[in-house]
Amino acid sequence: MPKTPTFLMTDDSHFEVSYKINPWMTPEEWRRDEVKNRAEARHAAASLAEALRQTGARVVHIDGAPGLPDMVFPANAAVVLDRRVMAARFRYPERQGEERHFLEAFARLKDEGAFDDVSQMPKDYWQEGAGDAIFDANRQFFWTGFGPRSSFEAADVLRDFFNVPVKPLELVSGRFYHLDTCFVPLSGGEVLYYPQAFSKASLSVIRDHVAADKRIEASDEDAARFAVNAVNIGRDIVMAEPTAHLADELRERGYSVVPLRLRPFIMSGGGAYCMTLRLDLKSASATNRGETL
Ligand SMILES: NC(=[NH2+])NCCC[C@H](N)C(=O)O
Repeated sequence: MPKTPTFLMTDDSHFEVSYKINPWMTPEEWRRDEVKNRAEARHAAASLAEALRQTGARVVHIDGAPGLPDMVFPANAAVVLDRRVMAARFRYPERQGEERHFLEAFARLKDEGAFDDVSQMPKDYWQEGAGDAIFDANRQFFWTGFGPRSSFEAADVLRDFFNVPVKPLELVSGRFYHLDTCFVPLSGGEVLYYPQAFSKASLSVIRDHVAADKRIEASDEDAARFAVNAVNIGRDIVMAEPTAHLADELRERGYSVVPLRLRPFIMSGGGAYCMTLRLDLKSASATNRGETL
């Protein structure tokens, strides 16, 4: 029986842009229209949860915490596969306080039967969760991002822990600091990505693994709109408003595009994918072993 896709989201009550750890964040700009930004954020987060439910997914919410505005981006909190959780180590002190809250939430979910085990990335590494480790179900490996936020070596830890291969990709642009801001594998085997965000060597890695007709290059405009930071569930793609050009291309390839206005979160450098954490992903080998979810 197919399982219901399940996503973790964090309540947005404490969301704001109050510090700057990426080029998109401007606290002064946020404060200039704080009331409006807060209201829009509330609406945007609700519309994302609703869009996920419309595709048939389940959304599990946890509380945020005061002073930790970026908890609304749970994609950064852990890598989850085969009922196992590897919790993140955040690079910036501004986000390190999130680790304890997310670890508590994962422990609770484990008690409720969602996971078999919860570990945390060893202290010597930075690793910002599914934002820098994206499981490609067609290819059965993790694409991992390294450079701005996650350590190169963290990929080996993930490989050993989950027992699946990893393909590390170097991120060279400060604006696209997590892999999920510039790269998303789709269910039909395509990869939507923003080439300018990657080193030359990493672009060859992508080309080695993804045939030319499966590579969809995002424009500057779509990358800046955070449209690449998309959640793909079957043939549905939930994403911050793409350009008409990208929306058409995805539709021609048989996808149904669900565009959302996520402006306040984009002011923090995040879009649809990083506002969620997929909890139920399974590798083919775990599925073949007949492990139950
Ligand atoms: N996976 C993502 N792209 N997450 C967005 C994180 C945004 C957050 N303000 C940060 O800079 O850490």
